Amino acid sequence: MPPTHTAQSEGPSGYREAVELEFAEATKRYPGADSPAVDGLSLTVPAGEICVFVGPSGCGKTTAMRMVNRMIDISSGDILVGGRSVKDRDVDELRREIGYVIQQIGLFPHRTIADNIATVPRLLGWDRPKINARVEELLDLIGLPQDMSKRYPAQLSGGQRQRVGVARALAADPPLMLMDEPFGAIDPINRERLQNEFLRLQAEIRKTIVFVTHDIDEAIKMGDRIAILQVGGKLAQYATPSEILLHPANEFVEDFVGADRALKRLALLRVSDIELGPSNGGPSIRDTALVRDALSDLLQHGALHGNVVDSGGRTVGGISMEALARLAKA
Ligand SMILES: Nc1ncnc2c1ncn2[C@@H]1O[C@H](COP(=O)(O)OP(=O)(O)OP(=O)(O)O)[C@@H](O)[C@H]1O
Repeated sequence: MPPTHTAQSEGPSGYREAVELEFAEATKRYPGADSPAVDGLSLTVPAGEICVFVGPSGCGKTTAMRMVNRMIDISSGDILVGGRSVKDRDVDELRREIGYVIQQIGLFPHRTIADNIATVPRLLGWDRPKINARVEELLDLIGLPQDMSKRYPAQLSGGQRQRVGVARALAADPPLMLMDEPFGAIDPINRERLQNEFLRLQAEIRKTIVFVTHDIDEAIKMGDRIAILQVGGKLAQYATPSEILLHPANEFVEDFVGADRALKRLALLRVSDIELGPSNGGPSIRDTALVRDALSDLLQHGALHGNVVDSGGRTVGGISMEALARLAKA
């Protein structure tokens, strides 16, 4: 359901158009440090895409991200949001246009969920009815029941609080979002659920997003593109997940991605994406399943073949262990 709150500058779908984000030789030297924390970072995130910054601890992910909304000053080089240097912008105005989600959420404990979500719209001077309508709409969007709006953060689970953090960042419909390990503090099962929900949400809202994580699996899942940083804030590779898995730029990336990159690649493909052979029977596998899940189904059944079916249960072809092994090696 498209939202109805924005008066101007909305995109055709009812959401504000996302913007392109460009790092142009962006560098950060902290006072007294021997080497830069971020060193000549240059990359462009196309409008509406998720770019994940990933790399070992201390490689400069958070520093790079926080230079975008000027929580950290750029030492040299530049960052352009929608073609405009962040250095030329009024800081408060810039930050209101950039949604920000962090691991520890930072919800105000003595404010209700509704008031927390309404933080930026209130700063922007929206009137009450417009704010209330937006809060209602965002609760729907993030899948929380309306009656939660009157609760306080302590009365929600960690995963629910994280959803509220996302809703708050989206409240004023920012064209750009920064997300710093947003699901880092959540247990693995809820984390996977939040990741899936967020990807569904993003398919609808199409924001430009910078997403920081130290977890390569999360990066592969969430990123349209991944920027792998090396300690010293140097960009080791900037590419799509499958390019990184297929052609790691150097040994550092290869090590960071892990020895199981062939398996990881299977997690990027759906059964319908691959060439199917004739069916030789075996367990039924939906054509929409991830190839990795199809493989684990075959392993579980001790089967060498699987029968691929569509939504109506009709056989559309077959897959074999042999074909999957070939695919992993490709
Ligand atoms: N305020 C600061 N003053 C001085 N040095 C800093 C400051 N903040 C970060 N650093 C240093 O800059 C480098 C990059 O830090 P940053 O927090 O950006 O890394 P990160 O990749 O986000 O790390 P992590 O995954 O551990 O959060 C580190 O060496 C860190 O010690």
